[in-house]
Amino acid sequence: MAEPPVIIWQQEVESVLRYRDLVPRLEDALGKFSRRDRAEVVQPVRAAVPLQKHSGFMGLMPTYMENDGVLSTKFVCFYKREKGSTLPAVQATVVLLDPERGNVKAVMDGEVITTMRTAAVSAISAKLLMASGAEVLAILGTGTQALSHYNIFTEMFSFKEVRVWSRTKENVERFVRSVGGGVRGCGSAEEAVRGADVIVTVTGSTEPVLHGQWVKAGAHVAAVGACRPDWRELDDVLMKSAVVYADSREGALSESGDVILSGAQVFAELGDVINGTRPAEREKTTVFKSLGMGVEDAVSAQLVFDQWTAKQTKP
Ligand SMILES: NC(=O)C1=CN([C@@H]2O[C@H](COP(=O)(O)OP(=O)(O)OC[C@H]3O[C@@H](n4cnc5c(N)ncnc54)[C@H](O)[C@@H]3O)[C@@H](O)[C@H]2O)C=CC1
Ligand SMILES: O=C(O)C1=NCCCC1
Repeated sequence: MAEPPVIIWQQEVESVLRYRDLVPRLEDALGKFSRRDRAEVVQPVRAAVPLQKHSGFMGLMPTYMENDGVLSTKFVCFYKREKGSTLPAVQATVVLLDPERGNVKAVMDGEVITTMRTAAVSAISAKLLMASGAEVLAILGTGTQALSHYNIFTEMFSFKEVRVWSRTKENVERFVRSVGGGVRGCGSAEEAVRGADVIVTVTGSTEPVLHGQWVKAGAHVAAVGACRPDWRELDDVLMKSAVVYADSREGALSESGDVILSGAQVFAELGDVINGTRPAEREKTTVFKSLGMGVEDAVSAQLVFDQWTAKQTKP
């Protein structure tokens, strides 16, 4: 009989997961995904079950990495929240299984994993696609993802200026306080992004919050919100003038309103750039459309499991 699963909850995930370990694993996973070799990664497009009464979705994200012996699935519920709602926008759990026997090895909190791996993949997009000498970072949104993006972007890069915008002045002020100052709070999205070299959109908006006419030529945009086919964060002007990258081409074509409704072409996946099969158009305006992938959760969960197990066996 198999051992019962271990439960690894939020504080423990937080205590073992570090960006410096996560980033190389994610780069490797993105490259493997884009090779479309079924011995490396099997990852169908996320199944999304509508939770109509609650304006949300439950996403199921199964992944198998045969060569690496990793089998997992994430359950993620995400919601369109009304202004002033105190309910969370995203809740997630990751289940890690033994691929040979099929038993569950671990059930772990998926919120920290989702928060950190999403920000880490955006940072990888910036590393690959932003112009050299980028100085100004703008973040639209001030929630969970805004903070994780702030943390990794300032850890990995040396921006001279960081700007942030949100719908309310209170949210902007709270965010600026939470990171200990050093960030310029802006009164409008336009003020935040004019002249910025890198722009991160991490809002719950379903309408464009970023307009192409504000975006400096050659800027890099990491677009993280709007993960349904009829939701938008970016307008048509930006989508049609930029070189568009995605984590998954199939994911973007079935889930991204910014891609589907603008009719923009997906030029490449991040993994293609990592594999050297498609170019990084650093000198052009680039958009990385992030939808989130099961393979990112799989390698993150395996990393958490390995670190957590090593911690248990230490004297
Ligand atoms: N691509 C991916 O892998 C992932 C994407 N997401 C998405 O990223 C987005 C942010 O997620 P969290 O930070 O966890 O949510 P959150 O609720 O913590 O923060 C959302 C932010 O967006 C702002 N916002 C909401 N509606 C807006 C509107 N209409 N216009 C302008 N701003 C608005 C809120 O005031 C808040 O600052 C969500 O759309 C979420 O679904 C989340 C996790 C992973
Ligand atoms: O990949 C994920 O996890 C999510 N993607 C889009 C919506 C929220 C969670």
